[in-house]
Amino acid sequence: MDILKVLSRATKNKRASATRPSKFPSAGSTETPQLYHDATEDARGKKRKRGGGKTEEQAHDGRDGDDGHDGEALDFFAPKPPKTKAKSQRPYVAEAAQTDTSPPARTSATPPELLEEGECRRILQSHRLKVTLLPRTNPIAVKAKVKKAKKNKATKEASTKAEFRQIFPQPLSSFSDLRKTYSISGRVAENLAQQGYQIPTEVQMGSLPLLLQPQLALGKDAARDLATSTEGPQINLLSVAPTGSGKTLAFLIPVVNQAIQRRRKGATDDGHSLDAIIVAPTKELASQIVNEAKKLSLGTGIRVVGMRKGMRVAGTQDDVQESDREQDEDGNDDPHKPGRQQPVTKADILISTPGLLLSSISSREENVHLPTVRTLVLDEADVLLDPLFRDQTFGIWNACTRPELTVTLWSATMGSNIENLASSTIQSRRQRLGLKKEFRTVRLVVGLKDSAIPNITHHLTYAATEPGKLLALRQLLHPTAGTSSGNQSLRPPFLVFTQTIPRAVALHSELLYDISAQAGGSSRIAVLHSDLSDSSRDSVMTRFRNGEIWILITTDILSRGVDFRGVNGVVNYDVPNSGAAYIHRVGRTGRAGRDGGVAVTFYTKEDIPYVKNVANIIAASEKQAGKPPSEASMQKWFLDALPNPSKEEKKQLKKHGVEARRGGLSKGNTTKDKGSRRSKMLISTRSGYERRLEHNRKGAIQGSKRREKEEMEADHDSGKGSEFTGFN
Ligand SMILES: Nc1ncnc2c1ncn2[C@@H]1O[C@H](COP(=O)(O)OP(=O)(O)OP(=O)(O)O)[C@@H](O)[C@H]1O
Repeated sequence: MDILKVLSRATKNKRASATRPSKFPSAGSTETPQLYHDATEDARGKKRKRGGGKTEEQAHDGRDGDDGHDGEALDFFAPKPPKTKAKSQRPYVAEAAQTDTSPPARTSATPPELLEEGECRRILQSHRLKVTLLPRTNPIAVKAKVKKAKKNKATKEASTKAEFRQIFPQPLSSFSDLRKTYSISGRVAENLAQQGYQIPTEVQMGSLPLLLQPQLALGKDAARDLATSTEGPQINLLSVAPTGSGKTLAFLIPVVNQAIQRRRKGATDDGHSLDAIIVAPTKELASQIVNEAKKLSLGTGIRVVGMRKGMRVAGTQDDVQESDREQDEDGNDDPHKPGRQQPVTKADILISTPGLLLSSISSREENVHLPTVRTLVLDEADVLLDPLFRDQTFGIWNACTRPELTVTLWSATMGSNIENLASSTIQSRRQRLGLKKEFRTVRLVVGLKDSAIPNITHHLTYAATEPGKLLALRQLLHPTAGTSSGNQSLRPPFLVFTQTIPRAVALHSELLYDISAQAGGSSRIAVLHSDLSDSSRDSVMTRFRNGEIWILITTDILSRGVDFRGVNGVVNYDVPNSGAAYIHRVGRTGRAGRDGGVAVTFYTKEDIPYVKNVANIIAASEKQAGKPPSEASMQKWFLDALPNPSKEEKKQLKKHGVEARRGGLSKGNTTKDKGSRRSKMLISTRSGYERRLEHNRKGAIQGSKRREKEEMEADHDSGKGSEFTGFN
């Protein structure tokens, strides 16, 4: 069924459909997951082509074959092939599954094949990767010292460079090198091959060698001053890479590989001891990471656990033994058995939101320490270190008492304040624990820092008023309902972001009957926010991933990290609270290098003071994409005309959103402040359909009253009403 035909049955505007882009993220094909793959000579002197020289079929999705997690890439518009046929269409996967395609690991006797430094430098630059070794001392102090001591600009730059040293580590050119050069577990290499990963994305190119074998990646000279743990030299990493660029895999591969190595060495009797903690800000993101980690560690014996309410974490060795006792006595570890305390959960890798984990480890009589944890991963680190989550994150960080803890921080946006906070926390932890050894911190930046992905199209649309936004959204929903302005169209599935939960709920009710019954009606549109129960949230997520829901209205809860691979577009129904929020929201489309994603942002008169941030980000993204200034949607005159919000305004916006929109719900016709600026910003809680029905009903009542009155008047005029008809 072609949803566009169904959605636009009432209208036939060919012009509008002609403006639709021919490629969509939901079409599922992309030549390469890399965003910056400028033509360059590769290490062996061959030209590297976009797609890595793979055949068209193999290049599908940047991977080869089945991804294993949510089935095939979402294509809502193609007829679904029968299951057996789908299998036969992917012979490559079947083969990969049957045979161990992973090359043998390098033995210590074989020297690794490494690139010359000049070659590394060229490849890193052509992929816009910048790697910096951060100073040993607190970076804030270094910056202050440099600023104070050197007046001369050139010397100032020179001393900054000496402290923040740019380095050129080995890049990862293909996933097969993970085994050949960096000796990762054969099982992990197989799992990667089965999921079809072949060409690493930029963040994987830059971070994997550094995290797997820093000494090899940096070369002996540069690695000389790295501190060494029992596992060899280690580093902490701050990684800033675009949305949808594969950061999850970049932090999971080293974590899973490290846990396997520890199990091999038999650190505990049954091999399970908490080795790594991954923290993510939302439940949805945490459970997505659990899925990815489980796929990667399939068949390795590694236990990946997603934190749940009431779960007790095995921290100390005593906990591990207690857990063994509990399980032995009962013969099983049923946590739901009445009258018994939750058993201590044993895991190699634990994935959690900060609140859940902290409440678990601080609810015991004594705070639990987690001395076995060797790696702490903070995904969406800038949010986790934001005041909202900061105390919880530091609580977990402090509970990881192992001296040789390595920390990796990941996000598409990381301001220098967050970077400084992370670096100074690493430094102060070292001093607090009196550690002599120090793991250096490396910063990896992919592309332009804090910018939106260049492979999507942005539209900043002036809708003047709230009703104007609703009208504009309906225009997107019914793309062929033509307008004289050659309006853009948005093909489902897409996400709609609002500022608050009440507004998301209200917008959902408003649009509930906008999709025709033939196309699935109200079941195609859903709302997801944090006031819903966990099971409702899970169900909406699953139905959206399966393609049953086409339009998902939500709040910023889904703006970070969540990977819906085939999302064609994002609508910012309400202007985002910050530049970072914009980058993350629009990053839900155009994942893994897919072209054709569209991001539409509506703004009203009330938003004008705040849209400059968004406009600047769009301008930078278009510049990165190589759009000539004449074709850019953000023209200079427009950017100049927009007011610059003050620091205080930005702070308030980030905290509370646009003031006038904070309420969110219209209480019908009886709002006290009817006609006020605030009431004009409200969304009705009833659907357009229900309001039309109500309107018709009122009209009918009024009409019938009018007719009755007219008849009475007519009777009165004709003298009919005064005729005496007798006492009976
Ligand atoms: N090397 C690769 N080749 C092809 N696809 C990849 C590769 N690495 C990751 N992907 C896919 O890219 C998508 C996005 O990955 P991921 O969710 O890790 O992005 P991210 O960088 O964490 O994004 P965000 O900043 O939004 O959290 C996923 O569907 C993942 O399977």
